[in-house]
Amino acid sequence: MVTLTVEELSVRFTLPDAVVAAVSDVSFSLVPGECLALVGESGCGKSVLASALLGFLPGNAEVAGRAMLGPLDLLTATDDVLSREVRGRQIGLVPQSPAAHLTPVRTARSQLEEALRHLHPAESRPAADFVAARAGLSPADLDLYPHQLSGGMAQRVATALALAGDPWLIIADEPTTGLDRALVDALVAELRLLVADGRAVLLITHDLAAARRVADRIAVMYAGRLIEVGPGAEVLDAPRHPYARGLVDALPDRAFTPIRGLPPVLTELPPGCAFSPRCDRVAEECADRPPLTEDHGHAVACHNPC
Ligand SMILES: Nc1ncnc2c1ncn2[C@@H]1O[C@H](COP(=O)(O)OP(=O)(O)OP(=O)(O)O)[C@@H](O)[C@H]1O
Ligand code: NI
Repeated sequence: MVTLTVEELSVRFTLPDAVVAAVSDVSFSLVPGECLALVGESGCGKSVLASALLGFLPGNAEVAGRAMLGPLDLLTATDDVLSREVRGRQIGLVPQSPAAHLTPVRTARSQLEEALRHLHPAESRPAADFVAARAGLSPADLDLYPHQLSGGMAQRVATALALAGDPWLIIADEPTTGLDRALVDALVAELRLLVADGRAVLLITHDLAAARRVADRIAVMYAGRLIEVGPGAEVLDAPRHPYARGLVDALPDRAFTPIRGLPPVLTELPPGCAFSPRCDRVAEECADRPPLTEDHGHAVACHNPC
């Protein structure tokens, strides 16, 4: 069985006058048949983490750590190896804002067929209609041009493209953005089917309610670090990190209280806990960064957890 094992992954962007600590010491693993949701506020490093796994970072990025996909380290693999063996074949990406990734002048069918030609030899190539059906699209949907697709349908076309090479791991980056409730429900069901089918899903989202319905485990990210990781129901019903609790309390169907203060600037992170300036449980020891410590499959990085 293939697994993805990420160990101490860090990404730094060098700007002319500063260094952005976008992802710091992130470790997790993912196995087929499992969905891990990565949640956290805008700018905390979720998409950068996904880009690092696929070798899509820009030239000013420096990566450290390991991301083992079976025997292959994704962080040191060449672009050639990633494009021949990994992208689309082992890992399918449903990008953030999928409509922007479709070619405007060609139908969804023509784009999916091209992906299938690229990824499969003629004798074992699945039909476009078959792949589209797995993403919840009918054959007639495939004959539309991108401008004719609603947000939900563009999302499905992007999912069909991500599934074209039959990857075992799907990374879906903010797939619920802009979808109404019925489409979110449909997407949740589709993602669960992919997991039931033995695929792994890394779901990147702000949407805690969707994460709860799809994910087996939830990883909460703050300022580039994982600060709480555990079974979905535990993390959302009994969050232990004050930031995770704050995210849950900010939900409209909970206390609806926003977390006070602003997310930190990633070019000037404090040496201790990055959440401490906003935290109502802050204590003296928070000047030293708390390690992510696991107890019964639920890990938290806090000196004074809830
Ligand atoms: N090429 C780059 N150069 C410098 N900084 C960058 C670059 N790409 C991303 N960043 C910074 O890295 C941080 C993490 O960005 P990222 O896109 O991963 O956030 P995110 O968690 O996906 O947010 P969102 O929910 O808004 O998509 C942000 O502060 C962003 O400005
Ligand atoms: Ni993002």
